[in-house]
Amino acid sequence: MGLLVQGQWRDQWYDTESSQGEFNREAAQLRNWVTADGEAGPSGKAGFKAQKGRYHLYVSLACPWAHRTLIFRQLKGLEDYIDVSVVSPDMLLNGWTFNRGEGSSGDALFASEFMHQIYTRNKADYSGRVTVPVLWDKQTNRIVSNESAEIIRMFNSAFNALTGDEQDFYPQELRSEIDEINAFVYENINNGVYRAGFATTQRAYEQAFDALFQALDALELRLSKQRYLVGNRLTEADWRLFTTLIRFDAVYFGHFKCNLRTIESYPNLSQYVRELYQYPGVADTTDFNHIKRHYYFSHGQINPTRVVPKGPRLDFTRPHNRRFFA
Ligand SMILES: N[C@@H](CCC(=O)N[C@@H](CS)C(=O)NCC(=O)O)C(=O)O
Repeated sequence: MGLLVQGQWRDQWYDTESSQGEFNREAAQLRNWVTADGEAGPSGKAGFKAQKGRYHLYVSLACPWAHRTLIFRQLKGLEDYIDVSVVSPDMLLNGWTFNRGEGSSGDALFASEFMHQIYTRNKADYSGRVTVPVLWDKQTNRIVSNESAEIIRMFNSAFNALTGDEQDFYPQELRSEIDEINAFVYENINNGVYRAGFATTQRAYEQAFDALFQALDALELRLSKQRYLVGNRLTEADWRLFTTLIRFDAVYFGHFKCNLRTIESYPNLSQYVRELYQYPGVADTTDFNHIKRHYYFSHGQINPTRVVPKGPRLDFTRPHNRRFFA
């Protein structure tokens, strides 16, 4: 794991010294938007019009943030519009790599060895972390965005006129409610598992742990009364929660020490995660080999032997019974 400093790769683990052992996630820096007409989006520059075959998505199958973008690509029928390169689950001295021997698809555009080369191709003196997902524009040879929360909103609507798919997972009338639950889920759950797992003091870990399980308890109650996070309509908020829940029992419970309870032991959350997993196309975006291998093998600070556990046995294809709410 490392980062770029003025275009030079440096192998360096997260700094938690200056924050009393707390892990703070750096904000994504590249924030342009693909739009239907090429006008500028809520941030960044104009000039990224939705077109078939123009954009390329770089993902890790292990990464919950990248997983959101793969799900939206699938849900919105964009497979033939946006192609994908997958990095290896092993993220070691050189960060994310395209090593085929280690499970990468290779870099379909430039045959690069490392993901950091995609960042310096975009900006030769880039400084910052080299994260996935990345949405690349083949026409201008630039990164459009490295923020998953925004990439899924582009996928949700920018290509509609091309694909004819009008499904809306961020409907106008529910936006404030979706934004509110997203903020809660991000802070306590999506990023909360990382704050627990990457904490380097007992206090920072326990704070993240307590907030995480309080939040899961709150959502368990909510999902005992309604089918989805925002009433009975499936929205972006559910997909953002899903990518953390689906990794929880396999990885976060053990590796990140989020072990008060499993998701399996929550009656409603466990059925809810199964329902989302069984949604058409979603299982195909979920790869437990990459997920387990990435975390246990890449985080030498947490698991120095790099031994990947065999269990637990999980079956997300069992009936979910959530239709009861319909
Ligand atoms: N804000 C970003 C976060 C993405 C992110 O942190 N991805 C992780 C993988 S799960 C990563 O690439 N980490 C590498 C690093 O931090 O150096 C997003 O949601 O797109």
